[in-house]
Amino acid sequence: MNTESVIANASRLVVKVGSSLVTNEGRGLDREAVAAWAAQIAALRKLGKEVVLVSSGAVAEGMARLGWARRPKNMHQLQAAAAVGQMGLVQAYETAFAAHGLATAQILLTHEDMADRERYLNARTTLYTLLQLGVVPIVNENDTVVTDEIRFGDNDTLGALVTNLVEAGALIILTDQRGLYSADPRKHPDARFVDHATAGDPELEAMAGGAGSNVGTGGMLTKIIAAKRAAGSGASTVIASGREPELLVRLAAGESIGTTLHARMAMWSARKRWLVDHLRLRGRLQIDEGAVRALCEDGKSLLPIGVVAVEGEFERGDVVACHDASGREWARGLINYSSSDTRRILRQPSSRIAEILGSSNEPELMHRDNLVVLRAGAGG
Ligand SMILES: Nc1ncnc2c1ncn2[C@@H]1O[C@H](COP(=O)(O)OP(=O)(O)O)[C@@H](O)[C@H]1O
Ligand SMILES: N[C@@H](CCC(=O)OP(=O)(O)O)C(=O)O
Repeated sequence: MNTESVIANASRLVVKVGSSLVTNEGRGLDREAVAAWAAQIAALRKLGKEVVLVSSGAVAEGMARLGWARRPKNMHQLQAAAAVGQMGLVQAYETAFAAHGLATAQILLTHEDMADRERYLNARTTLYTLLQLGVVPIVNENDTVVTDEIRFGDNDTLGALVTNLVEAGALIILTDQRGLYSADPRKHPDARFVDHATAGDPELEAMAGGAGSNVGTGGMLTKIIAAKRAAGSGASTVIASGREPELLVRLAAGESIGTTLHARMAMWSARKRWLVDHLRLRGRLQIDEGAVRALCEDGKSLLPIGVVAVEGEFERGDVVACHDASGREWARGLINYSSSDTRRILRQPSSRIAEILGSSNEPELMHRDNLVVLRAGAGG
């Protein structure tokens, strides 16, 4: 495996920093570490690389500032802590980058920003504009307005989605471990270190355990799944210790540090990747075997005749999944009819749509140009 070129060859990088690192395991902002990452990112910029920083730590820093020892269970308290902590985070980054003459920008995203095509493209344009202006974007989830049901869940996922959004060449996940071990090293001190693997290899998911610290949320599993998502756009992922001196600069110089999860090649076009990156869908269609074959083997559009059942409520233009009777998702795409209309035309030939609905827009339920076939699963 060619190991040296991953970061050295990438001209645009996403660097994700976890809560326990930024906040010294919840004790409070680690300004020395923040200063060290800023210095390294400034050095990468001098090499001509563009960097987007995805930083966790708002809740952990908010808790420290509010004097809370235990993470609250109450959503509103979590949201309040995030609002307090985010101030500290961006202040620390602004000060650290200003020391190198670099301006910073705060970008707070929600799942809905990524799911809505127009907002997604707006976010992308803003990020590109900031990078062109030489500004370092600092991204986090907009914790104040999201609840458990609609959140990304963890910033490893957000890091991967941002990697795909800005079409970065690589994702670097900085954490409190050297990288991936064959088992959680906190519980299994004899675990074997994995220096290279292929992103998306199912064996990796079995190795990963949950979060190790009180302030981290995802653990290794979300990092492995993030690498699989990023690989969808051809980006490889490096998981490494944020405490390793000069880590980013050494990676850029071609040194092999941490765990590299290699992407094979981009699997989807930008538009199809946006479909794949939807984390929550409004609805699902159960399709029959003939429809699975038509979509997956023959590259055809989905017609109402192949639909057996409709779940959920959705509008024309929403992203909807297609699954078989066993529940396996085979494809997803933009649907041409609302859920109520789809229920009326399922199992019917397209020639009857106008008669049943009173009007007919398209003969297809999902046009092949607007759907993506998921041969190896939906990237997580
Ligand atoms: N196979 C594994 N290899 C390395 N670390 C693992 C593994 N499984 C679980 N972990 C745990 O994942 C933790 C890092 O995840 P997390 O606490 O969410 O950190 P972060 O805040 O950096 O996202 C490590 O401290 C470690 O205890
Ligand atoms: N948006 C949250 C991120 C929480 C999170 O995912 O943390 P981590 O597992 O440390 O990356 C925060 O800033 O507290």
